[in-house]
Parts: sequence; C-alpha cells; structure tokens
Amino acid sequence: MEVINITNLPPVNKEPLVLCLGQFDGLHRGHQYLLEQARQLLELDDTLAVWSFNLHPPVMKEEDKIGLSLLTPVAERRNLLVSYGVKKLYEGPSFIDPAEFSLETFVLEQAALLNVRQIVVGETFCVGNESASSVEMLQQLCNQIGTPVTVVPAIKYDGRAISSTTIREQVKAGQVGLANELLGRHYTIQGIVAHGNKIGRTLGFPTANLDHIDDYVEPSPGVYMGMTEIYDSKNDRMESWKCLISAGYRPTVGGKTYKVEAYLLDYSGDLYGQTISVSFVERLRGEIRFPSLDALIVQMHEDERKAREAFGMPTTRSVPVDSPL
Ligand SMILES: Cc1cc2nc3c(=O)[nH]c(=O)nc-3n(C[C@H](O)[C@H](O)[C@H](O)COP(=O)(O)O)c2cc1C
Ligand SMILES: Nc1ncnc2c1ncn2[C@@H]1O[C@H](COP(=O)(O)OP(=O)(O)O)[C@@H](O)[C@H]1O
Repeated sequence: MEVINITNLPPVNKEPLVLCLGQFDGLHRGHQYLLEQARQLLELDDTLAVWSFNLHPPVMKEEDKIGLSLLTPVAERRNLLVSYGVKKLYEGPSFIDPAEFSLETFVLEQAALLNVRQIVVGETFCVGNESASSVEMLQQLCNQIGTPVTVVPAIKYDGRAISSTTIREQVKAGQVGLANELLGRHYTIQGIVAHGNKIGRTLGFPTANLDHIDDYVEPSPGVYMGMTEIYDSKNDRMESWKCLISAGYRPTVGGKTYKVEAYLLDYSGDLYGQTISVSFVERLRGEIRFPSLDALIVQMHEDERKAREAFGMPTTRSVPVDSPL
C-alpha cells in the first residue's frame, strides 16, 4: 500500500480511484462493510484508496504526557487497511483542531486533484465541527466537481450504528467482550517488551511489560484473559499463547503509571525487546490494592485457575513456576 502524507495539497493523481473517507479508527465491522462495498464498486483500472482525516484530538494521558487515544494507532490501522485490500492511503495531519477542518477545501481543492471516480462514505459520516452527518454537504460539494458519492448504510448492533466512539468507551470501561463483538476481532495492543521491576518472576508470574503503547485506548484497570502473538523470526511464523493480562497501576507494588503486562500460560523464555501483540478476550476482575504480596500471589493463582478452566487448558502448569529465566 502506498502511503501519502498530506500536509497541504496531495500530489496530482492520474489512476482512477474509488476513495473511501473517514478516520477508520478500529477498523470495526461498520468500516469493514464499507470497504467491502467499495471493493465491489471497483472497475477494471480503479484503485481502492482511503483518505483518513485524523481529526481525533490528542488527550492528556498522565500528568505531563499527551497522546492520542485510539483503538488502532497509525501503524496498526495501516496494516489493517492493507488486509482489507486498500492500495493507497492518504493520511491527513494528526494534530489539527477539528474546527479548522473544512469539507469544502477537502473536496474542491484536495480531492479535485485525485481523479476520483467515486467517493464512498458511511451514512453516519461526520467530520469537522459538525455534530450532524456531513453526507448532504459532501454530496453537494462533490456535485460541483462531478464526482458521484456512494453512501453505505451503517452496520448496527443492538439497534445502534457501530461507532469507534462507542467502542473506545467500552474498552475504557473494561467491556472488552462487547468491544470485540463490534470490532469483529479482539481489541489488541501491540508493543515492545520492556524491562520492569523484575518482581514478577519472584511472585511466580513473570510478565512481559509492553512499552510504546501510549496512543492506545487504555482498558479499564483489571485482569483479563487474552492471547499474545509473538513473531518467531527463526521459523518466520507467528506464535500464539494464551495469557493473563494485568492492565493498570499496580497499587500493591506502589506503581504510579498505567501499564499493560502479560503472563503467558505455559511459556518460558526471554521476550525482552520483542514486538508482541496482546489481545483482550474477556475481563476477569478489577485491579485490587492488596495488603501484601502474598495476598496478591494467592489472587494471581486464582486468576490463573479461572483462565485455564475457561480456556480448557490443563489445571497445572507445563513449565515450573520458578523456571529459571
Ligand atoms: C494475573 C495478574 C494479576 C494481577 N493483579 C494485580 C492486582 O490486582 N493488583 C496489583 O497491584 N497488581 C496486580 N498485578 C500486577 C503485579 O503487581 C505485577 O505483575 C508485578 O508487580 C510484577 O511487575 P514487574 O513486571 O514490573 O516485575 C497482576 C499481575 C498479574 C500477572
Ligand atoms: N510465562 C511468561 N510470561 C511472560 N514473560 C515471561 C514468561 N516467562 C519468561 N518471561 C520473561 O520474563 C520477563 C518478565 O519477568 P519479570 O520478573 O516480570 O520482569 P520485568 O519486571 O522486567 O517484566 C519477560 O519480559 C519475559 O522475557
């Protein structure tokens, strides 16, 4: 997929495009359906393209840390778009104030340079400062440059259109099971395994701590069942491990910052420096400030017992608790 970064005007494009518009955060079931419909509109020489507006405002993450709060930060969104057949991606700047966005400028000055044969948007398409749908305005503007607009109906869940905003709220509330339903896959955070306080191994629960995950929506502090994918470079394949995820502040050990860490069931080895993807399958409980490490250990074993039962795994570990690292 060709990625074109937009700061002002895009380079003139000759090949005819079927161009989908939106932010596509999460690539949820509604987005997937829209891309499917767009693929069906492709004629012989057409290229499937996406223009992502990136109007998502940055949020305060911690005292002095600012970041985005996304289901799929830039790299992950790109990978998913590729998997849905997108060949060209126009990425708008990330940090602009939504109020500064003008649909008129987009259609008449930017899209007009792209040889767009067809624009595709969802029925709830909404950009800039407008609270209502921007579809009608888009259609009027596209009329002026002679570009047809196809409006794809929204996919609904429980009678409501699936939206990235709803899913972000569900993840923040720890409702990952529901978020997964709407996403059409598990909510996943990809990061690089960093060194922590090295306490995990002494508790009998070594955990892979994820770094570089600031732009992700943070699941509510708690313990989750999940899956961890690791790239096995020796055999050029992905390995998948069932896991327990601890997300939160670790009050029992005096933690101050939000962390996501995974204990991989029946895994032993060194993960430092590796890129891993941790998927949230189901929430088990909230995070607790235990009065002692022993009390935490008892609860962790209970979490493991529950997860093993739910995963249909043997109740005892196939690698020793105190395996040398
Ligand atoms: C299954 C599991 C459940 C956990 N539950 C809690 C918890 O309820 N409260 C808490 O403060 N920390 C909890 N933790 C986080 C541990 O405190 C943390 O993994 C430990 O301090 C090791 O940190 P380290 O990786 O920096 O060595 C949990 C960790 C795991 C793996
Ligand atoms: N079953 C496992 N799950 C997660 N990490 C494991 C496991 N077995 C070994 N490890 C390794 O141990 C490290 C975690 O040990 P831990 O004592 O928690 O140290 P840290 O505080 O640096 O995370 C991981 O980064 C990984 O390299």
